[in-house]
Amino acid sequence: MTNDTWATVQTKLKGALGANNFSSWIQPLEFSKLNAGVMTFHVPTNFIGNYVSQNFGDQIIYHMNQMGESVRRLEFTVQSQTRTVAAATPTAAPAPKPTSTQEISGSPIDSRFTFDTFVVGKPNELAHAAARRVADGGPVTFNPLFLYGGVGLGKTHLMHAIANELKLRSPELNVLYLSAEQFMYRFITALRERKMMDFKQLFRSVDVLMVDDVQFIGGKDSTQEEFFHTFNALVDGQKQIIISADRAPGEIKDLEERIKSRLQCGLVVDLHPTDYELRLGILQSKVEVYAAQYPDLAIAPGVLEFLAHRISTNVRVLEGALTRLFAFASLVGREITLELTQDCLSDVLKASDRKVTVEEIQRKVSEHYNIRLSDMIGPKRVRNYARPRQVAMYLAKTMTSRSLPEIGRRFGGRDHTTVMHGVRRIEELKVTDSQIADDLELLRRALEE
Ligand SMILES: Nc1ncnc2c1ncn2[C@@H]1O[C@H](COP(=O)(O)OP(=O)(O)OP(=O)(O)O)[C@@H](O)[C@H]1O
Repeated sequence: MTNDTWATVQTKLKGALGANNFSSWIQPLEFSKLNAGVMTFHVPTNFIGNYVSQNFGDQIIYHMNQMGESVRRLEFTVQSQTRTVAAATPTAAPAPKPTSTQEISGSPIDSRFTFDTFVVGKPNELAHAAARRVADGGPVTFNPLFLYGGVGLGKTHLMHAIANELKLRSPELNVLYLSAEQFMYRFITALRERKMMDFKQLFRSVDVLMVDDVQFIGGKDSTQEEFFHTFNALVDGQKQIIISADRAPGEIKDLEERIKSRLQCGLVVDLHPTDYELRLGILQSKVEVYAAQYPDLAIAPGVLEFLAHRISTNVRVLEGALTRLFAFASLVGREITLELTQDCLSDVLKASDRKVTVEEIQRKVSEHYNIRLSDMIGPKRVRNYARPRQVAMYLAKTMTSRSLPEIGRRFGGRDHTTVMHGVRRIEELKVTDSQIADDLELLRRALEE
């Protein structure tokens, strides 16, 4: 048979499988030979070979036989890296394989981000345990390790901690840490400077690859494609990959399905929002560091508890608050008291006040009075609905920054004077009706939680 036969079959497969599948899976196959019913291809990675065999094998055999060839079985052999790349860019010379961490430069690793300085609590214990396991080295058990969670919850800290630990235990390993954005820029630069071979070789020669904030490649098609191939090559080579993102793989916007499914293949763990105990633990550990820096400063009892209670957004904000507090207290030469804390951090404290929405208020109030949300918002004027409606309006006015007309709009398009009347009525009842006063107190607390 000739290469032309394979080319014709490729065209048929493109029509049958679609352009995306074709470019991801069929195009990378390099026909090698057909011998005694066995058709052999060179493939860039084992993964591609396995995938094609499982998903498209029958179709390839079918079309080949339609063309008059006799194919019983497919075989895939992984090309040596030099060959793969040389085939893609015939004029470029193979780049030497980097041999040490210094030669592969990613982003610098922060030596302060270690396991020792990472405070473990319920919300992050699983992520911490998984990171520790990877840092302990040994055979790759889950690949990739995918860490995700909200802003400032310690993903980058854990990745750096792994890198720091690996550097200590196995200095010979090539550990590459970079953000997904840097990955993209390197890829674009390599394309522009016609250095794709160097790029591929660099990324395929690492022992541990860490990519931070991978959600960034969502919607960037060529970068995703390259990331996918890098990923597969490393997994095939039993190299550890560690990925972080702000959300689970399945929820990353505009990320190709095949990448989502690859990212889910290993261990996916999330860092939950911090709880009070974890925040307090983090503050205590940071204070120890500051105590060495500012030996003359005292911190009054209750301050850390107050901060852990009031700043619940993320650890970065918590750290920033503490830094500011110590700097301020050392400038004025005073003990860090609750009063000084409130003065110094008034903006941070205000910003992290929990924002309650009118919708949340409506939901909580309707649950509390056991009525349907639609009845509370709707036009019915019977007292069973009207009183809870007024309570919700009152809470919306006092707990949110919405104006009366805005609140009216959220209550089925009512006029602002109706809202004003409702708010006034509850203000009066609060004083005369203890049941209403209790209801308000209960609801307010539930909404502030
Ligand atoms: N459990 C923890 N113990 C100690 N420090 C922590 C902990 N969690 C977070 N931090 C600190 O909080 C700061 C923010 O953490 P980090 O940069 O790792 O967050 P991230 O999850 O990567 O956030 P982003 O999504 O913004 O990249 C860092 O200074 C980090 O050291």
